[in-house]
Amino acid sequence: MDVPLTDHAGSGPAAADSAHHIAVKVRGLTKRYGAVTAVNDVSFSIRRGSVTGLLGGNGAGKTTTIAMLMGLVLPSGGSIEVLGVDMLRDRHRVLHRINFESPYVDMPMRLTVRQNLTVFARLYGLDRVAERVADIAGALDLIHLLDRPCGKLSAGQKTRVSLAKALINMPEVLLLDEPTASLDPDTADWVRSHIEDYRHSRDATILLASHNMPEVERMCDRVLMMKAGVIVDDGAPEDLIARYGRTNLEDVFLDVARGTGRAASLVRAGPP
Ligand SMILES: Nc1ncnc2c1ncn2[C@@H]1O[C@H](COP(=O)(O)OP(=O)(O)OP(=O)(O)O)[C@@H](O)[C@H]1O
Repeated sequence: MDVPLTDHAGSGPAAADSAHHIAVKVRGLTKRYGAVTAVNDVSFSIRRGSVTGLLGGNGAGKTTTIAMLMGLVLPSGGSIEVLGVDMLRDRHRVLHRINFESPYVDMPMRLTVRQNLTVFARLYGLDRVAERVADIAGALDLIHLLDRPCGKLSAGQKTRVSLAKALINMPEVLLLDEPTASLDPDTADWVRSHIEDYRHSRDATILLASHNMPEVERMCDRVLMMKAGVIVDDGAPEDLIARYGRTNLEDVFLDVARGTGRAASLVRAGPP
């Protein structure tokens, strides 16, 4: 390896930051499903107020990582701290400050958009629930859909409702799994702008899994590249592009996925 990897375990310059500046700290995170190791000894820290992209091919372990961060999947090993709280021991202390969006998690189909958002607002213990539901529906252009059952929405409309659910509690840490999947280019662009505005207005920390490379280049300060359950590279999009001698992140992604170009010498071969 001729260029050292950025330290995603946090023992480099990031470790000099006080814990206060770190929103998410993951150490040795592992998930095994029988013979399949979906996530293999992964360590990284995420700075408060940043947007971090989680990239990797199908089956790389992105969704499993996000599901473990949220407490939806129990790790086989390792530790997760979110906003300074041990998620495996005390997650009830911090869940109200986190939220997530995933196309893989459906909302109850028979409930209307309003009923779904109301249930989630109550689960988060929000005050003035009707007002909050109206606000978020207005912000995400859902007012005309409020009384429709979620099961009768188009894929793109469901994605916007999921995002409304993800923002209902104004989370400090937002985990997004392919937030613009199934959106038309115009709506996707609009949703990205909404997420960026939200990030800036609340100084929110965002972890974004995406297969859309222009989206990641536009939105992310930093990218973690996963392959076969391992983080194989880590850096700002422009630094990765320069390091791999490419002109865009899509070509970097292809090099990493195929082990071609500079990836042949730059990425870690896999777990030790
Ligand atoms: N519940 C499960 N039982 C068994 N294997 C699983 C389970 N969930 C995920 N896996 C396996 O773990 C690996 C990682 O899956 P994961 O969904 O995290 O990948 P991903 O990076 O999100 O992929 P994609 O881009 O396709 O969504 C895959 O090999 C997958 O088949």
